[in-house]
Amino acid sequence: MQDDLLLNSDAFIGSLCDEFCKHNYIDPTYYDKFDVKRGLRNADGTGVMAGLTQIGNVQGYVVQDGERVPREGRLIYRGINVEDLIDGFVSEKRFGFEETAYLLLFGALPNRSQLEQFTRLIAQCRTLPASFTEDMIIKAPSPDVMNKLARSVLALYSYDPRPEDGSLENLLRQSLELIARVPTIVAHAYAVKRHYYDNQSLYLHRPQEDMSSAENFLYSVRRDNAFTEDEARLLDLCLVLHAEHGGGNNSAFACRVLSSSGTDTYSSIAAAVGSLKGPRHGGANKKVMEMFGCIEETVRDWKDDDEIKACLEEIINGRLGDGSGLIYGMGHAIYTLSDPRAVILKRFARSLAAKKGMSEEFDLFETVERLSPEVFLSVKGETKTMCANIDMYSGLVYKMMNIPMDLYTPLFAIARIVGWCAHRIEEIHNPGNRIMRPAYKAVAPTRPFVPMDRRI
Ligand SMILES: CC(=O)SCCNC(=O)CCNC(=O)[C@H](O)C(C)(C)COP(=O)(O)OP(=O)(O)OC[C@H]1O[C@@H](n2cnc3c(N)ncnc32)[C@H](O)[C@@H]1OP(=O)(O)O
Ligand SMILES: O=C([O-])CC(=O)C(=O)O
Repeated sequence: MQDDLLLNSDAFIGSLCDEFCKHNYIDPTYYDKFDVKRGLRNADGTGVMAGLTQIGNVQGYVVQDGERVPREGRLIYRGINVEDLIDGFVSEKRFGFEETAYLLLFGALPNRSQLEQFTRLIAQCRTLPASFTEDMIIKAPSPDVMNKLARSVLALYSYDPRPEDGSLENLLRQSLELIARVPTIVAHAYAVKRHYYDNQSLYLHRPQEDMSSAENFLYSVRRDNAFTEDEARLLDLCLVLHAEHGGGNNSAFACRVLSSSGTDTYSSIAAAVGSLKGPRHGGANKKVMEMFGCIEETVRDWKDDDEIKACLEEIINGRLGDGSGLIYGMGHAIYTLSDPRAVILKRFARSLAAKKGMSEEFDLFETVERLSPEVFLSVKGETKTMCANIDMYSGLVYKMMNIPMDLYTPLFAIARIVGWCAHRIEEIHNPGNRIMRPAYKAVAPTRPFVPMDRRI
């Protein structure tokens, strides 16, 4: 890189930043003045209604007399409570992810033969197009698996004979291929990341047709292909819990926004991957573990509430952790008293921790969950019913399963690809939908053009 490149000059970049700051301040009082729905949220905190969906339903409060009244959270896939769905396939001793994918995509539970055929189809589609790994993953590695995944999804466009065909048949074909291939891309992107960025040996395993999605993933990312039945069942449950979350979550909405423009499947899904990567969305599962790394180093006595509260205060004040001021894993746009997914994952985390001798770490997570609302209130002065979200305990569960941190958010994507595909199809094959085009209030004063020789 050239040293004299202007872009490398701190002074020049500093002067551009000053120029930007001089002209780009927007008075925060304008949001109220012009009734702007910040974050597409109404004044009472409920989301702006942007569409209709039959896919997922997220319930976290009831509105009474114009106020949000907190309640225990419920997550419903195609009318079926996720807890009932899980109880059903667990008690019938089946893997549940393929069945969930079928339900979310088509709108009904599959019968035995439909499930068998669908599972076989997904397993058959796992192999990537010829030379894809060599040309698209190995040749342009990335230190971040989500970044590589987004780029690989976009690259699949070139390998698709009908990338722009928006017919239902074609969208379903593309969806099934993506659901099957995303885990293979993630496994290969991770192997390549380890090789090029962590100086490890490169191993690439071929996807297995006789395995469930959860088993195949564990087989694919482990050097020796080894996994236990319990691990595969737990990962399967995690995939089911992450598969869908309504049309308004940031990544599904991103997918729907792009789909509403009429663009292709790969552009829409790559946008959703980019959204999920964000630390306030799916990227929070990795951030939670980094934050706990910091809490574990800072707090000497993990049983001392006062010491933990002081540490959380430092985090909210942006003086500890990544400086964002966020306690990752806490808070949700819809859930208030509880996120049902976090409740389930916490149960598994507790029993796994007891088996693995990690109960002390689990207890620290639970204490942070308990103390966060109190600390939030004392620092921000806001009473807010705040609960742990799905990202609070998922990383801990993965850690106890020896799944590396690089794969936490990609695992979210491997599951959520199902929801994204279902929302894309619903967005396109629904006669009521229009291109999404909200408004922005322009607040810059108008001014005349100044000729060059009169500018200061
Ligand atoms: C899969 C998922 O996406 S689950 C969410 C994963 N994300 C996280 O865990 C990150 C931490 N949590 C958050 O950032 C938020 O709670 C979100 C993004 C999940 C929800 O955001 P919102 O719906 O905007 O929350 P809400 O409207 O209640 O926030 C109000 C205020 O509380 C703050 N706040 C909310 N959650 C937190 C938190 N965990 N830590 C610190 N401050 C928080 C917001 O920054 C905002 O502050 P401001 O008014 O000074 O800007
Ligand atoms: O619904 C949201 O805003 C975020 C979330 O929990 C998810 O997408 O799983």
